[in-house]
Amino acid sequence: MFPRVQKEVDAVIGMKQQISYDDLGELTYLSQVLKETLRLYPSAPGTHREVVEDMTAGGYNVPGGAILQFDSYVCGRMDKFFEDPLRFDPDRFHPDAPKPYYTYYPFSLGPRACLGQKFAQMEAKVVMAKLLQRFEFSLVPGQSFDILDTGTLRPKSGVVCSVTHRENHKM
Ligand code: HEM
Repeated sequence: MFPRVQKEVDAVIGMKQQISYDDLGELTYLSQVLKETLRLYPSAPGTHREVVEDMTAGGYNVPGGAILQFDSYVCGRMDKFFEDPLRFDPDRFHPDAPKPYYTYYPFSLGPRACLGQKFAQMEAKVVMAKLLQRFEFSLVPGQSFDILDTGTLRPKSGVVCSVTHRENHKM
Protein backbone atom coordinates (compact mmCIF):
# COMPACT_ATOMS: atom_id res chain seq x y z
CA MET A 1 0.00 0.00 0.00
CA PHE A 2 2.71 2.49 1.06
CA PRO A 3 4.84 2.28 -2.14
CA ARG A 4 1.70 2.57 -4.29
CA VAL A 5 0.45 5.70 -2.59
CA GLN A 6 3.94 7.21 -2.59
CA LYS A 7 4.24 6.52 -6.31
CA GLU A 8 0.92 8.23 -6.99
CA VAL A 9 1.94 11.30 -4.99
CA ASP A 10 5.26 11.45 -6.88
CA ALA A 11 3.45 11.23 -10.22
CA VAL A 12 0.83 13.88 -9.41
CA ILE A 13 2.72 16.30 -7.13
CA GLY A 14 6.38 15.60 -7.89
CA MET A 15 8.51 18.34 -6.33
CA LYS A 16 5.75 20.99 -6.38
CA GLN A 17 5.35 23.07 -3.22
CA GLN A 18 1.72 24.04 -3.87
CA ILE A 19 -0.97 21.40 -4.27
CA SER A 20 -3.88 22.50 -6.44
CA TYR A 21 -7.54 21.46 -6.30
CA ASP A 22 -7.06 19.59 -9.60
CA ASP A 23 -4.10 17.68 -8.14
CA LEU A 24 -6.33 16.47 -5.30
CA GLY A 25 -8.79 15.03 -7.83
CA GLU A 26 -5.98 13.01 -9.39
CA LEU A 27 -4.88 11.51 -6.07
CA THR A 28 -7.45 8.72 -6.36
CA TYR A 29 -5.52 6.03 -4.51
CA LEU A 30 -4.78 8.45 -1.68
CA SER A 31 -8.55 9.04 -1.42
CA GLN A 32 -9.06 5.29 -1.22
CA VAL A 33 -6.49 5.06 1.58
CA LEU A 34 -8.25 7.83 3.50
CA LYS A 35 -11.67 6.19 3.06
CA GLU A 36 -10.37 2.80 4.15
CA THR A 37 -8.72 4.38 7.20
CA LEU A 38 -12.04 5.98 8.18
CA ARG A 39 -13.80 2.62 7.73
CA LEU A 40 -11.65 0.95 10.39
CA TYR A 41 -10.99 4.05 12.47
CA PRO A 42 -13.90 6.48 12.06
CA SER A 43 -12.96 9.62 14.05
CA ALA A 44 -16.63 10.03 14.97
CA PRO A 45 -17.70 6.41 15.60
CA GLY A 46 -21.45 6.93 15.58
CA THR A 47 -24.42 9.21 15.65
CA HIS A 48 -28.06 9.06 16.66
CA ARG A 49 -31.42 10.20 15.36
CA GLU A 50 -34.80 10.72 17.02
CA VAL A 51 -37.66 9.00 15.21
CA VAL A 52 -40.39 11.57 14.61
CA GLU A 53 -43.35 9.19 14.27
CA ASP A 54 -44.07 5.46 14.43
CA MET A 55 -42.38 3.65 11.58
CA THR A 56 -41.22 0.25 10.36
CA ALA A 57 -37.56 -0.24 9.48
CA GLY A 58 -36.06 -3.56 8.35
CA GLY A 59 -39.15 -5.37 9.68
CA TYR A 60 -38.95 -3.74 13.12
CA ASN A 61 -41.68 -1.47 14.47
CA VAL A 62 -40.04 1.66 15.85
CA PRO A 63 -42.19 3.96 18.00
CA GLY A 64 -42.13 7.72 17.47
CA GLY A 65 -39.82 9.44 19.96
CA ALA A 66 -37.32 6.55 20.04
CA ILE A 67 -33.63 7.43 19.77
CA LEU A 68 -31.77 5.24 17.30
CA GLN A 69 -28.00 4.86 17.50
CA PHE A 70 -26.04 4.35 14.26
CA ASP A 71 -22.55 2.98 14.75
CA SER A 72 -20.18 3.57 11.87
CA TYR A 73 -17.34 1.81 13.73
CA VAL A 74 -19.38 -1.39 14.13
CA CYS A 75 -20.80 -1.35 10.58
CA GLY A 76 -17.32 -0.85 9.15
CA ARG A 77 -16.12 -4.03 10.86
CA MET A 78 -19.05 -6.34 10.02
CA ASP A 79 -18.24 -9.17 7.62
CA LYS A 80 -21.85 -8.98 6.45
CA PHE A 81 -20.94 -5.67 4.81
CA PHE A 82 -17.17 -5.88 4.21
CA GLU A 83 -15.37 -9.10 3.28
CA ASP A 84 -12.50 -9.91 5.66
CA PRO A 85 -13.31 -6.66 7.48
CA LEU A 86 -10.16 -6.32 9.59
CA ARG A 87 -7.91 -6.38 6.51
CA PHE A 88 -6.80 -2.89 5.45
CA ASP A 89 -7.60 -2.83 1.74
CA PRO A 90 -8.02 0.57 0.05
CA ASP A 91 -9.20 -1.17 -3.14
CA ARG A 92 -12.57 -1.66 -1.46
CA PHE A 93 -13.01 2.00 -2.44
CA HIS A 94 -11.66 1.69 -5.97
CA PRO A 95 -13.79 3.88 -8.28
CA ASP A 96 -15.00 0.72 -10.08
CA ALA A 97 -15.82 -1.22 -6.89
CA PRO A 98 -19.48 -1.45 -5.80
CA LYS A 99 -20.38 1.43 -3.46
CA PRO A 100 -21.32 0.51 0.11
CA TYR A 101 -25.07 0.94 0.52
CA TYR A 102 -25.79 2.75 3.81
CA THR A 103 -23.10 0.65 5.54
CA TYR A 104 -20.24 3.16 5.45
CA TYR A 105 -20.84 6.58 6.95
CA PRO A 106 -17.84 8.12 8.79
CA PHE A 107 -19.33 11.55 8.06
CA SER A 108 -22.91 10.35 8.67
CA LEU A 109 -25.52 10.48 5.90
CA GLY A 110 -28.54 12.54 4.99
CA PRO A 111 -29.35 16.24 5.35
CA ARG A 112 -27.61 16.55 8.76
CA ALA A 113 -24.40 14.80 7.71
CA CYS A 114 -21.04 16.44 8.43
CA LEU A 115 -20.96 19.94 7.02
CA GLY A 116 -17.17 19.83 6.87
CA GLN A 117 -16.87 16.54 4.99
CA LYS A 118 -15.45 17.95 1.75
CA PHE A 119 -13.16 20.35 3.61
CA ALA A 120 -11.92 17.60 5.98
CA GLN A 121 -11.18 15.27 3.06
CA MET A 122 -9.33 17.96 1.13
CA GLU A 123 -7.34 18.99 4.20
CA ALA A 124 -6.41 15.39 5.04
CA LYS A 125 -5.30 14.73 1.47
CA VAL A 126 -3.13 17.87 1.35
CA VAL A 127 -1.42 16.95 4.63
CA MET A 128 -0.96 13.30 3.65
CA ALA A 129 0.35 14.20 0.19
CA LYS A 130 2.87 16.70 1.60
CA LEU A 131 4.13 14.20 4.17
CA LEU A 132 4.39 11.39 1.60
CA GLN A 133 6.16 13.73 -0.81
CA ARG A 134 8.92 14.50 1.67
CA PHE A 135 9.30 11.64 4.16
CA GLU A 136 9.59 7.90 4.61
CA PHE A 137 7.71 6.48 7.58
CA SER A 138 8.18 3.19 9.37
CA LEU A 139 6.10 2.17 12.34
CA VAL A 140 8.19 1.48 15.45
CA PRO A 141 7.46 -2.21 16.27
CA GLY A 142 5.62 -3.41 19.35
CA GLN A 143 2.86 -0.82 19.50
CA SER A 144 -0.72 -1.52 20.41
CA PHE A 145 -3.50 -0.53 18.05
CA ASP A 146 -5.69 0.30 21.06
CA ILE A 147 -8.23 3.05 20.61
CA LEU A 148 -9.12 5.79 23.06
CA ASP A 149 -12.83 6.57 22.80
CA THR A 150 -13.80 9.94 24.21
CA GLY A 151 -16.77 10.35 21.89
CA THR A 152 -14.31 10.75 19.07
CA LEU A 153 -11.65 8.09 18.51
CA ARG A 154 -7.90 8.45 18.60
CA PRO A 155 -4.92 6.07 19.03
CA LYS A 156 -4.53 5.37 22.75
CA SER A 157 -0.72 5.52 22.75
CA GLY A 158 -0.12 7.60 19.65
CA VAL A 159 1.37 6.22 16.46
CA VAL A 160 5.13 6.19 16.92
CA CYS A 161 7.06 6.22 13.65
CA SER A 162 10.63 6.61 12.49
CA VAL A 163 10.66 9.45 10.02
CA THR A 164 13.43 10.11 7.51
CA HIS A 165 13.75 12.57 4.66
CA ARG A 166 13.31 10.95 1.27
CA GLU A 167 16.71 11.08 -0.40
CA ASN A 168 15.55 12.72 -3.64
CA HIS A 169 13.03 15.01 -2.06
CA LYS A 170 15.06 17.16 0.35
CA MET A 171 13.72 20.69 0.15
C1 HEM B 1 -12.25 13.51 9.59
C2 HEM B 1 -12.90 14.61 9.96
C3 HEM B 1 -14.36 14.64 10.32
C4 HEM B 1 -15.23 13.61 10.56
C5 HEM B 1 -14.94 12.10 10.54
C6 HEM B 1 -16.51 14.20 10.85
C7 HEM B 1 -17.66 13.48 11.14
C8 HEM B 1 -18.87 14.04 11.48
C9 HEM B 1 -20.04 13.30 11.88
C10 HEM B 1 -20.13 11.77 11.98
C11 HEM B 1 -21.00 14.20 12.16
C12 HEM B 1 -22.39 13.86 12.72
C13 HEM B 1 -23.44 14.12 11.73
C14 HEM B 1 -24.70 13.43 12.15
O1 HEM B 1 -25.02 13.35 13.35
O2 HEM B 1 -25.38 12.95 11.25
C15 HEM B 1 -20.47 15.53 11.91
C16 HEM B 1 -21.18 16.71 12.05
C17 HEM B 1 -20.70 17.95 11.73
N1 HEM B 1 -19.43 18.24 11.29
FE1 HEM B 1 -17.94 16.91 10.97
N2 HEM B 1 -16.40 15.57 10.77
C18 HEM B 1 -15.12 15.88 10.43
C19 HEM B 1 -14.59 17.13 10.23
C20 HEM B 1 -15.33 18.30 10.24
C21 HEM B 1 -14.79 19.61 9.91
C22 HEM B 1 -13.34 19.88 9.50
C23 HEM B 1 -15.81 20.50 10.03
C24 HEM B 1 -15.84 21.97 9.81
C25 HEM B 1 -14.99 22.62 9.04
C26 HEM B 1 -16.99 19.74 10.45
C27 HEM B 1 -18.23 20.29 10.67
C28 HEM B 1 -19.34 19.60 11.10
C29 HEM B 1 -20.63 20.21 11.42
C30 HEM B 1 -20.98 21.70 11.35
C31 HEM B 1 -21.49 19.18 11.80
C32 HEM B 1 -22.95 19.29 12.24
C33 HEM B 1 -23.85 19.16 11.02
C34 HEM B 1 -25.32 19.28 11.38
O3 HEM B 1 -25.69 18.95 12.50
O4 HEM B 1 -26.10 19.64 10.48
N3 HEM B 1 -16.65 18.41 10.55
N4 HEM B 1 -19.18 15.41 11.50
